[in-house]
Amino acid sequence: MGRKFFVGGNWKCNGTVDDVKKIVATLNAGDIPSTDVVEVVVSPPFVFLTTVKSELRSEIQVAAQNCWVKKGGAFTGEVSAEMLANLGVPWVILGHSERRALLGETNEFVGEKVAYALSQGLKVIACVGETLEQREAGTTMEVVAAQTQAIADKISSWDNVVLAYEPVWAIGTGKVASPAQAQEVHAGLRKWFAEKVSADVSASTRIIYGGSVSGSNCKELAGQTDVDGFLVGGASLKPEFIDIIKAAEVKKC
Ligand SMILES: O=C[C@H](O)COP(=O)(O)O
Repeated sequence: MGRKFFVGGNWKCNGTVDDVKKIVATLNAGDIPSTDVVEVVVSPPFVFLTTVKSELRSEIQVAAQNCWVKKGGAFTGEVSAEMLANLGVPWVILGHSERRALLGETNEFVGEKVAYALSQGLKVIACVGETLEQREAGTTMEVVAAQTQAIADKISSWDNVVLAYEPVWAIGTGKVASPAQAQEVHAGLRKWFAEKVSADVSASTRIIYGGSVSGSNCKELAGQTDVDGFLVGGASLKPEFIDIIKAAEVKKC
C-alpha cells in the first residue's frame, strides 16, 4: 500500500482570533496539491478547533493537540477523545515532546492515550524523538524504539496512526536534522516495525519528520525514501506552510 504524503501543522499554544482568521484565509487561498497527493491536517489550540474546522477548506482536516487518557468525567481542564469524536475532529496529536518533557507524560501514558483515542475512532499523530543528550550518547534508536514499543504494547492496529519522528534538539531551534540524519532514524523505525510488528505495518505506516521544517529545507527532506511527510510547528503559522505542503510533489517525481 502506498504511503500518501502527510503534512501536519501544529500551531501549539499560539494565536489570537485575528491570527487564526489570517492563517485560515491563507490556507483557503493557497495553491496546494490534490488530496490524492497529500493529506494535510492542521492542529489549532482547542479553543479554536471548531471555528477552524468550519471555516477551513474541506481538503484540510483538523487535529487536536492532546486528549485525556480515558473516558471523560471529573478531570478538570481536560478534553476527552469522545468529545473530539463528537465534534467531528478526526485527528489528535499525542506524545509530543513538549508534553513529555513539561507535563511528565511517560512512554506508557502516551501508549494508553493512543490506544484510547483509537478506540474512540480518532486517528493519531504519535510523536517520538530523542533529546540532544540521548543523541550524543548514541542512544537515539533505543529511545525512539522504546517510545514506539510502548504504543505497540497497547494497540492492535497501526492503520490509523502516523508516527512523527521529532528530535527534541530540532524542535523550535532552527537546527533541522540533516536529510541523512532524518532518513537514518526513519529507516531504523521502519526496520523496527518490520521486526517487532509486521512487514505490512512497516511498509504502510507513515513516518513523518518534525523539527524546524521550513519552506527552504522541506524539499530535500521530502526526497528521503522513508520521510513520508512533516509535522510542522512554527512554520505552520506562516504562509510558507503552503510551500511545505507542496513538497509532497517531490514524491511524485
Ligand atoms: O510539532 C511540531 C514540532 O514540535 C516542530 O516544531 P518546529 O517546526 O517549530 O520546530
